[in-house]
Amino acid sequence: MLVQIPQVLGKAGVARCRAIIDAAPWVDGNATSGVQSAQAKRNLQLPEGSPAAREAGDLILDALGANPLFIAAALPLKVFPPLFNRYAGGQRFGNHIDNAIRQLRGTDFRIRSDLSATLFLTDPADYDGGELCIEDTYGTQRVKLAAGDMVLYPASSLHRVEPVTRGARVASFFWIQSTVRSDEDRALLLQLDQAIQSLALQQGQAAAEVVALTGVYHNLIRRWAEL
Ligand SMILES: O=C(O)CCC(=O)C(=O)O
Ligand SMILES: [Fe+2]
Repeated sequence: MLVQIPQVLGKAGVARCRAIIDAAPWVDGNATSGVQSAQAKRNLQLPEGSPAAREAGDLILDALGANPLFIAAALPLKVFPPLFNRYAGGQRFGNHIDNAIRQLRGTDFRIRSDLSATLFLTDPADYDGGELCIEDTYGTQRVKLAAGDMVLYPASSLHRVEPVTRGARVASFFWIQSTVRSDEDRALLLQLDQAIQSLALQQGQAAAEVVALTGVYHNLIRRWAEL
């Protein structure tokens, strides 16, 4: 399931994030790749754990913690500290699947990547190309979102970033370990959650059906959650 989360960062948040990262030193993106993806990857990244990546990453983590759609869609257990990339002058990242386990360099913080996320930090009018193309059961989804918007997709998906042929594409990317490992189960929970929200708007939070379905929602999580 692909989920678009609009305006994780507003205009001011995007501007702050960009001011922090644009002033920092960038390095060859292959510093963080596995052997297979290194062959396909041409971009720049902020070094993992660098002061700018941490400061801008914390801004994103705070915004995600207050975003109900992110929480309902990802059911996050652990979020990898956000990384940052920049593609320009024809740079791209060919087809690959992200590593299953990510460890934060120099620490024992580890996650299983259930979900991958890209938070766009450049206005789409400012660059050509750079679509994030994700293969899913319904075909290839080409994703290019407004600055501040984010896409969440199963980390098991084959995906690529198309060459950037004008301007520069700056984004944040990271992974989430979910309390609910299965993408299908998580998709059902999101559908149920959204149906309950709209029923609650019509009937009120205290309506018997809303209370009963909220119970079903939590009882399904109780069945499926791994902590
Ligand atoms: O920049 C993106 O949208 C995704 C980057 C990516 O696929 C990766 O770094 O593994
Ligand atoms: Fe990737």
